[in-house]
Amino acid sequence: MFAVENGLQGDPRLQAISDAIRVIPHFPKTGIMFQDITTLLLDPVAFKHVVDIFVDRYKHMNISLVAGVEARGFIFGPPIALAIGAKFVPLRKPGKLPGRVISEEYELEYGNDRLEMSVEAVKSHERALVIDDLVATGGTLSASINLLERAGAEVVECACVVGLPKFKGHCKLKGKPLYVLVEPSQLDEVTF
Ligand SMILES: O=P(O)(O)OC[C@H]1O[C@H](OP(=O)(O)OP(=O)(O)O)[C@H](O)[C@@H]1O
Ligand SMILES: Nc1ncnc2[nH]cnc12
Repeated sequence: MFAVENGLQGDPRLQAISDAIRVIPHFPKTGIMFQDITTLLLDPVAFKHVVDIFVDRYKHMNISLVAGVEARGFIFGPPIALAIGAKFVPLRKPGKLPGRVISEEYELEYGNDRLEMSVEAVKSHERALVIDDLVATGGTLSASINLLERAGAEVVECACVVGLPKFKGHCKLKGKPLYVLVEPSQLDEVTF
């Protein structure tokens, strides 16, 4: 784990979170060092640290909407939304949401994809937070920001448990702040 500039330097919870994330080389494709947060979910202490840190950061920011990105943003987003008294809006892969949706295409570290959001879920000028497990290229968060802004929301920040700094994902976020808890050590980030 590297020190991340998140205002939590020296906080032992970050080491516990980092230690609970398993790194799987060459998954789902050769060359990808997969940061597996499912092992973090098996550790209720570390999982709670993640939720507590985000809740402490966002509880007084007047956020009324937490948007979570399918699939892993659906794990971290809802407990944070409930704790800060905000609604949860799922940003879904194509064809999953009924009703009127808007859609944004984006590029991934390993492929292309599209995200959709229910238009009715968002009121104009709502203050929104985007949650996902991980930021790599920033394509997913960028599509999420676009969806929310097209619906009239103000995106206050994007928050992820893991950041992969070599992809410079923050550069794609239209100047929106990115808050990350941990970054893997160089060895765990290398692609082959
Ligand atoms: O910063 P980016 O390069 O856009 O990559 C980050 C995204 O990639 C992963 O999801 P993935 O698309 O693999 O979907 P999944 O959660 O359904 O496995 C991850 O959970 C993020 O959503
Ligand atoms: N290296 C990685 N590990 C886990 N999820 C990812 N999504 C994009 N890149 C990833």
